[in-house]
Parts: sequence; C-alpha cells; structure tokens
Amino acid sequence: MKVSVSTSKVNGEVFAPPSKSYTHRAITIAALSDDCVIHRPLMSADTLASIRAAEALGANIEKYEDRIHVRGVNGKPHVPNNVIDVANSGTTLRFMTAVSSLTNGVTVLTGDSSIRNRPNQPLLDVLNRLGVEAYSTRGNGCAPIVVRGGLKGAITTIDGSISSQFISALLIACPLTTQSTTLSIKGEMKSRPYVDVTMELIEQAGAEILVEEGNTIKFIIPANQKYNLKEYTVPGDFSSASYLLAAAAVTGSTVIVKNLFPSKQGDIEIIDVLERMGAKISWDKESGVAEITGNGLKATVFDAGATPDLVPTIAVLAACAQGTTVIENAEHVRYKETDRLHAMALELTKMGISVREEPDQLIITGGTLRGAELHGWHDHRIIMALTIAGMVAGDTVIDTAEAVDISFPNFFETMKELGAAVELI
Ligand SMILES: O=C(O)C1=C[C@@H](OP(=O)(O)O)[C@@H](O)[C@H](O)C1
Ligand SMILES: C=C(OP(=O)(O)O)C(=O)O
Repeated sequence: MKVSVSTSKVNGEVFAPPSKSYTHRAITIAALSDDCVIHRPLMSADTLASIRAAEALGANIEKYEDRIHVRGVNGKPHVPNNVIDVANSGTTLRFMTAVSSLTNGVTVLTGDSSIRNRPNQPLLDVLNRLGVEAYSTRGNGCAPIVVRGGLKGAITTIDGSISSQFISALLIACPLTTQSTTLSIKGEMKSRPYVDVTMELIEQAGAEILVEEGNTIKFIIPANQKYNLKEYTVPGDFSSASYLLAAAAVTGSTVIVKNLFPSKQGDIEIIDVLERMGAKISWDKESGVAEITGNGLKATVFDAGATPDLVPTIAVLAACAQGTTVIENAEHVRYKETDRLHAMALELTKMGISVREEPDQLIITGGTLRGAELHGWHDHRIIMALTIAGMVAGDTVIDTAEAVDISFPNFFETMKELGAAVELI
C-alpha cells in the first residue's frame, strides 16, 4: 500500500497511543504471573505478536475493548505445540527466546524476513552459559532460533552495544530460575531507558533485582522469585508522539498531544530536542498534555545512544532546520526493522537534502524539501517520519505504508483528523 502526502499543516488535539514497549513487558510478565488485567494496552501488529507468543507458551489471554485479561503460567511456561512466529517484532523475539528457556522442552522461534536478519548472538551465548541450549538454525545468530529449556543461572557478562533487549529479556527470565545470576554489561549499555522500563515492570510484579552502577553495570538477580502482576495501566508512547509533535514543528502549526505522562521512556527526550531546535513547546506533567507550535527550527547535535527510535523523527526535523545537525552514537540504529541510518540518508537525499552517512552518524544539512517517490522500507518509523517530511515537501508518495500497523495502526487517520493531507492509494 502507498500513501500520498501533500503540503499541509496540522491543528487540533490528539491522544498519544499506548506505549509499545510497556505493553510488551506487561504482556510478558503478566503471562509469567497468575492472573492480571492490563488496561489500555497498545493493540498493534507487534504487541499482538507478543500476545500470540504468550499464548503459545501457555497463557490464556482474553481481549476486550480497552483491556486484556491474562491468566498466566506462574513462572512455568509450557512447551509450545508449534513454532512461535514473532512476525516483525524484535522485542517479542528476544523476550520470548529467554522465556522459552524456562520450559522443559524445545521451542522454535522465527519471524518475517526483517526479523530473520537481526542479530541475537549475544543473547544466545549468555543463555548457553546459563544452562540452556540455544542456537540459530543457520548459525548466524539470526532467527529461526531453537531453545532447549533448562535455564539455571550463573555469573556472566554480555555486550551492551547492539541491543538492550537482550538484557531486558534476561532480566525478565532469570528471577524465575533455580540459581542466582549476576549479569555484567560490557561496554556502553545502549538504549538504557528500555532496561529501566523493564526494571519498573519487574518491580511492579513483586520481584527484585539489584543494580550496581559503576564502570561496569552489574545486575544481581536472586533466583526462585515469583511474578505477581495483578493489574497494570499502560502509559502513552513518546516514540509515537514524536511524529505528532514533529508535524507541528516542521509545518509551523500547533498541536496538543494528550496522554503524555512522565515515565521511564527515554523518548521523552523529544520534548527537550524540539525546544532546543526552536519549537515553542510546553509539557504539563500533571495533566499529561504537551502543546507545541512550530516556529522555525535550528540545527542541533543529537546523541542517539539512549533513544534510537527517535532517529527517523530527528532526521526529518534536521532536514527542515537551519544549519547542520549531527545525529551521533547511532550505530545500533542500523539493527532495527531496517538499517535506519542508511534508509533515512537515501530517502532524504531523494527529497533534495544533503545527508552524510558515517558508521555511527548522520550529518544532515537543512534545506528545501522537494516531493519525491519514496521507499518506506517496510519500517513503521521510516514511513511515519517521511510522512511528516512529505507534509512540508508536498507531492510525495511513500510505499509499504501498511507497516505503520507495527506500532501506530491508526496513524494516518490520526494525521488526517489533525488536518494532514494524506491519502492511502
Ligand atoms: O526494549 C524495547 O522495548 C525496545 C528497545 C529498543 O531496541 P534496542 O534495545 O535493540 O536498541 C528499541 O529500538 C525498540 O523499539 C524497543
Ligand atoms: C525496533 C523497534 O521495535 P522492535 O525492536 O521490537 O522490532 C521499533 O519499534 O522501532
């Protein structure tokens, strides 16, 4: 499916959708608990993959209008009666690979072509050191992955530079083992805020993990714990909200975004970035309301280490800003649904913007965006960011637009309600 985007502004009020990352964690930990109601979950292609995987591992999940009721497995997942297909969800793949380690049999996990090209070897190596037999069928660290349960526990280390999801996955599974685990992080722990989100849910479920901060970050995980998540309400998603806020910033218009309350999400940083680039933005943390008016943008330097998902949004802001923006510390952004540094460099270049791509950087000089036929790379964040660029450039068509279902199924409807000239074709 394609989306056609014409020059347009936005105006009005909108609710941010529920957080995808919090929803994945709530589903996974509820499935390992006894009985839990999750209010206002994000129901998108990725979180439905986590629901299916949790059911395959023995949870019983009933979906209602604005909540899901999860009857969990009390820390003892079942051996699935079929292969677990995570579709396009990296979070589901990593989390359920670790959860599968708690079964007393063999689980096979696969996904779509994007998933079957994303790295998992650091997670597989640690699981093998913790008593599990875990391997990639093609021996390249990518799915399909085979996991023979037997998770015990040990003192071990993991590289933090590729994905925080490996760490979150181990933090979720290891409290339920028979032997304690100490997990030390080698190098920079990229995407650290997502691990903080994981810790928040683990603690809400009544388990405890000690974190030793220092040159080497250490997670000390006592064994023989239980999860007892009974009820949870998912907060709004700042990554999804970034497109709504950026639309106002680049078109010189005004938008109010609700359901944006403080949380451990790293992508809250979009508020500060927009302010430092020159937008007029306020965020009332009590009411959860952010209001933004675009007022011309100026270049900035953005360290993507903690907030990889903001990179497509920031790249479009940079394309519309005066001066040259440097997006740095971003190598891990190459390991998402697609190589997002390369994808944004190619697509913004098609729109007449000067972009220099380095191994862990994008250097973008703002200019006059021109309409173009763009590739969405089957990547929801690429498509949503380029839609915002198209509202400035006009005469833009983006393919693979259906991929917004991954995290923001009603994105185009929401944008249309705000006045954006977007048409699915
Ligand atoms: O744990 C999570 O919910 C996520 C972690 C991040 O991935 P990495 O930790 O691989 O950077 C992020 O890109 C992804 O959208 C969601
Ligand atoms: C990379 C993302 O998610 P996942 O890793 O779960 O595929 C994302 O939402 O941008």
